[in-house]
Amino acid sequence: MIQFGIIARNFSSSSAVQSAIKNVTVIGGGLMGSGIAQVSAQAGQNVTLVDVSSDVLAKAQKSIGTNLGRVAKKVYKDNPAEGEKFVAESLGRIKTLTDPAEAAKSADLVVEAIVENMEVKHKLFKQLDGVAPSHTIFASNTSSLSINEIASVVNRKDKFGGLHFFNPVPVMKLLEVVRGAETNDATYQAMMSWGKSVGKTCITCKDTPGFVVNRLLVPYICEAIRLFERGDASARDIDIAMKLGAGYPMGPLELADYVGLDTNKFILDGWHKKYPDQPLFNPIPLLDKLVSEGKLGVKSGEGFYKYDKK
Ligand SMILES: CCCCCCCCCCCCCC(=O)CC(=O)SCCNC(=O)CCNC(=O)[C@H](O)C(C)(C)COP(=O)(O)OP(=O)(O)OC[C@H]1O[C@@H](n2cnc3c(N)ncnc32)[C@H](O)[C@@H]1OP(=O)(O)O
Ligand SMILES: NC(=O)C1=CN([C@@H]2O[C@H](COP(=O)(O)OP(=O)(O)OC[C@H]3O[C@@H](n4cnc5c(N)ncnc54)[C@H](O)[C@@H]3O)[C@@H](O)[C@H]2O)C=CC1
Repeated sequence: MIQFGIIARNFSSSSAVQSAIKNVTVIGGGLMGSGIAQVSAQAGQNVTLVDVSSDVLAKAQKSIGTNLGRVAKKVYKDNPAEGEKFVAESLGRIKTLTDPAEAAKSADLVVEAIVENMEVKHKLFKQLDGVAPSHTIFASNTSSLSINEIASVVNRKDKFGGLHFFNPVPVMKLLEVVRGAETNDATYQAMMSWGKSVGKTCITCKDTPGFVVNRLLVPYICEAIRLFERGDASARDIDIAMKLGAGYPMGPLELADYVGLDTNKFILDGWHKKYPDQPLFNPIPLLDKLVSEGKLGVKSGEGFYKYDKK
């Protein structure tokens, strides 16, 4: 029934890996949560996808169906009937709920992908800690917040870590597995095995700002914006330079638009507040201006570039 071997060969640098975790609850059905639910379901996991909004859940199911279709087209290009079966079976493994507490009761692993706000994450994890079975591992997909700080409200700090995926989740092969100060070995090993079982190449990092990728990406994107702001080169030329000169799939300003300029600003402001002496994290007037004008990148139709609104 499970086409896991085929999927793993196509989406991972490792061969099929088994994980003791079978029941995953993904909380937050937006951009990242829907992708995490998709890769979990296509690897054979039972997934409960939770969002406070049933509209978001309906949208997530639709986009997961579309994206599974893209996977099936590639993996089963010579066997469309198998491809359809793969899509239907993967979708069949995802159930949706609007109550996080209910969803946590049967979870081996909870992956949180809700808004990037410490208070909201604290409220959620406090609630889940009271209802999830004692063996359940909690993980956050946060981009920029501290795992230790998120974990500070739960009793199971030894069973808490970071699982940081990349956008678009079904395509990006990396998973950063973040060990908090109190994450125990069993939790860390379980997170690593689970990450591999959903087809990702896992790296390990400590709970430091931005982990590995965003700690490098944030200054890189910031410097690109400052270069453009000073008028040293056009947006197009900055992006062409990094694509053709450094081999990146997207230029830094395209990537800033893709991630969302509001998200970029939110991360930068948070780090500036926390590390005021670090000049790399100083505010960027052009970024502030674009966000205040509602120019948020791809999602709003304009950022450094203009886009067709979907
Ligand atoms: C600005 C101030 C300072 C702050 C800066 C802060 C920045 C960093 C903080 C970010 C915060 C949050 C982000 C985070 O935590 C971490 C991230 O996620 S960073 C972003 C990482 N992602 C990237 O870098 C993306 C780079 N781009 C690409 O890899 C490609 O451009 C992309 C795959 C997005 C699109 O490829 P392209 O060739 O342009 O388009 P196609 O549409 O043809 O797609 C190619 C290929 O992939 C398949 N595909 C695409 N999307 C999906 C999907 N969702 N599901 C399944 N498959 C998908 C598509 O079908 C194509 O397949 P083919 O077989 O090749 O046809
Ligand atoms: N957007 C990106 O490129 C990346 C984002 N992340 C991180 O992933 C997390 C989610 O980001 P996105 O998916 O982009 O956000 P999003 O805005 O697309 O989705 C967040 C979802 O969480 C839901 N939500 C909010 N509070 C909730 C609650 N208490 N219970 C259940 N659902 C709730 C919202 O309704 C929304 O649908 C954030 O922590 C972000 O930093 C990590 C990697 C990449």
